Amino acid sequence: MARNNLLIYLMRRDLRVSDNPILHRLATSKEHNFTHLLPIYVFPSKQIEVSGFLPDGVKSPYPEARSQVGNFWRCGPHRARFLAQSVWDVKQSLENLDSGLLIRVGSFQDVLDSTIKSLTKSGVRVSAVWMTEEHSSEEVEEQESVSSVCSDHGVDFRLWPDEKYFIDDRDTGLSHPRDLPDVFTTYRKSQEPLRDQPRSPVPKPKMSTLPPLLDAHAIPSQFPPFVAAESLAELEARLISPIGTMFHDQPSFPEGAQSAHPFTGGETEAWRRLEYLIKTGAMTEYKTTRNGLIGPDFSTKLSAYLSNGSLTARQIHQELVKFENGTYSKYATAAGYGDGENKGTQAVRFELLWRDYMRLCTQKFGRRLFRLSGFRKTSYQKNQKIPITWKSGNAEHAAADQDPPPQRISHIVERFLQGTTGMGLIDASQRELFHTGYTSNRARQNVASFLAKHLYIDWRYGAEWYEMMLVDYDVSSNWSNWQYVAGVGNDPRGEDRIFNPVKQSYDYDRDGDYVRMWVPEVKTMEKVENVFQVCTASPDDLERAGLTSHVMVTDPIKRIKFSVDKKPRPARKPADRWRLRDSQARRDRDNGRDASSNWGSSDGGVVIRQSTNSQSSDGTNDSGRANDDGRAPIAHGAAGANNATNTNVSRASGTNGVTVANSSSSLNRMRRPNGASRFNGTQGLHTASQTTAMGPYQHQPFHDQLNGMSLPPPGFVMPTYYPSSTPFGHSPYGNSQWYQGADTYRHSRGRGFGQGYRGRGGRRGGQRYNGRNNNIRQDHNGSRHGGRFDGAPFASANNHFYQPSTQGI
Ligand SMILES: Cc1cc2nc3c(=O)[nH]c(=O)nc-3n(C[C@H](O)[C@H](O)[C@H](O)COP(=O)(O)OP(=O)(O)OC[C@H]3O[C@@H](n4cnc5c(N)ncnc54)[C@H](O)[C@@H]3O)c2cc1C
Repeated sequence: MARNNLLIYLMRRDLRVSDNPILHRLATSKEHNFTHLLPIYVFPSKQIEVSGFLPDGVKSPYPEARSQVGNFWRCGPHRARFLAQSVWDVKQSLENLDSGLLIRVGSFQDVLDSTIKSLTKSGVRVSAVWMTEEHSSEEVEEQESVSSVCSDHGVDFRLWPDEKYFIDDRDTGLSHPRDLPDVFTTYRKSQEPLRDQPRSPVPKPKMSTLPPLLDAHAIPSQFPPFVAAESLAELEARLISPIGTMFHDQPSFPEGAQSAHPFTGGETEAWRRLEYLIKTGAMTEYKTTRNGLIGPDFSTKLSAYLSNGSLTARQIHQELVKFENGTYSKYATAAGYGDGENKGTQAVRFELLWRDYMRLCTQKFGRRLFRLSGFRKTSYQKNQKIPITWKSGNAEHAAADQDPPPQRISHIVERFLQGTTGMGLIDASQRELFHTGYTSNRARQNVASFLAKHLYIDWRYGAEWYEMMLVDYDVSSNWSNWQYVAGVGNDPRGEDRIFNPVKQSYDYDRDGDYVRMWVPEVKTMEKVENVFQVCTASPDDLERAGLTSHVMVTDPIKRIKFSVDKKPRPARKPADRWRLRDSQARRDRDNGRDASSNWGSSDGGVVIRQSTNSQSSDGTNDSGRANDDGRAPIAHGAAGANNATNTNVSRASGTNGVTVANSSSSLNRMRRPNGASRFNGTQGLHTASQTTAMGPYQHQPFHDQLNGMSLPPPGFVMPTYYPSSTPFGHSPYGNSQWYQGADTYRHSRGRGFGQGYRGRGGRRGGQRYNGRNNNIRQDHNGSRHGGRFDGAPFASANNHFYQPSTQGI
């Protein structure tokens, strides 16, 4: 080979060919003088177990890639697979550009050293090594080791700025990372308007514009004793094979459960996903759906692509801008095309800024990211100025008088990881994570809070477990979020923010569909409170479910006293939803008298009744007769049936201590001869459901008029729902709930619809199906979740057609 100038590009979390500044520079500038390019990806032995690349019987020169506190594998099977796919995808993309990618395992230092030596032997002159800069401590060490190998060999070394921020860290106005505000909101305000800030992505190199790859014979092989994988399947297998089983009693994938993250890694898939989200309107709906728990489309699921650098935040921004500005015909069919920034796209930007903020925290706090006491110096127990003594399962780290002792904590941690605590939401999330590598942000918050703030256990067990299990693991996002929730990070409310997983279940998984899906043991439980905490079930119910001697019942890790009708008022936001506008109404309500007050902005007030005064809890008495002006009752009751009737407007009965609200008599012809509507107290906004007749499943929609929200626009026609081909199981009823949001109509769960989860009394349709591709609309409560309908005819790939009804409002 003729004398040459080779550039080695060590790829890390920049696994893409578009918006890749290094490739862009190489493709567009000739000043670099490189005659050849050799891209290399290294699976670093410290962060991912590489012993699967050894021939049988050969011992690895590296220690196992295990975590420090819990001794877990650093990278579990889901992420290993996703990462392998991402690496393979960029390899193919580079090959399509007449280049290529070497895939190697080992430490950066060893890979680079052996590569340079081998190339030098073949007469190839390595003139420089480039890589993208990362700020987390291990990655900084990698950079330092690469730099030192380069200087040993007299090779130039250059670190390129990491351009994966939404707002580039050079544009934030911060002169030093230490100037980053400790409160996110302060930072956000300093960057607004967010839409104006991001830099433009750089284009993908054109064909044959990159310096050519070396001749095949000059390409160094994987240094021994490791062997290289020849195919994606082999790569995945070699990465996953050493991991083995994680629990003695490895749970099997629950029948009928659905992964929220059924995606393949890589830049190609990242783009498919991004375009899909925009084209289907999922981005536009993001703000209302993001707290969902079931199905792929309640949030973007772009995190894993962002973590590997298959996609950049500014690329997402740019696509949103094209949609908002109406400049890309591919998105033209999506609602909101050309209408500027909307609440959904704005909310996505907001989350991307959170991601930036976590990354900037890594720059600011360095190794403190991994410290038990976090970014703060001390963390306290709630309302007490007593520093938390974190409990450990390791006798060496535990306080001498730790109660319970380390052995018991170790057992508790195992049950927490395995998802057998007896706390439904926590267990469901942990099992979902175990089976799929993903769990929602809502669930993550609860899981982290449970470990740190209910159990006071060293939160790093959880963070390390997430590192292993999450398909989207990102060092900054993971550790900063764990700190945040554990109360040792940058949450200004610190120790005072505690998620009550039972209340959160009522708020976000009202019928327990999510818990039932992932914790099949409780699937047949009738009462949702038992689904959320199985230890609350009666002996008879436990017996029926075969759970009498299940560890979740005999030894629940935590019991939380909670009753749906006596839910504590949340510290924040009640006013948004429950505010009784006039003080007399408030007094009346507090006194348990009929309290008529305007809940809405204009005509549809409600009457709120307290159970003590207005009804019995045995389900036999009617109560809550509303005023004749069309204001309807809400009956709050103790557990037991409520029966709230408004002769003019509605009649309702329930079995769950709660009930019914309606706001505008003209809208409501609701009858509920049986079944309960749930009313999520302080968090839930309202509930409405209705019996439908057999046959065409005509819905008589129920409307709530909510505080600060407007009625449907004039002329809006309510859709009617009726099945297409799929039978509705054996429930003769379909019901649905309608929420009127600020300007959209959201449809929530309906029994009898959808794929359905088996529950008592028939199929439980916990989800919505929207549009062409089975987008699942999340069960929701309150005004914040749910699918969006614009009243336009609109077909679902599953069971329904949504069509304008002839029923006007
Ligand atoms: C304890 C805990 C651990 C977490 N660990 C990780 C992690 O390892 N990797 C990771 O990417 N996210 C992590 N998150 C943040 C968040 O849960 C995920 O980013 C989100 O659930 C990913 O799903 P999505 O892409 O559908 O998010 P979306 O809701 O669609 O959000 C869009 C994007 O914004 C970013 N984002 C959203 N929320 C956050 C957040 N709170 N912090 C930082 N970025 C955010 C993500 O890149 C995400 O892809 C963690 C959160 C908690 C509470």
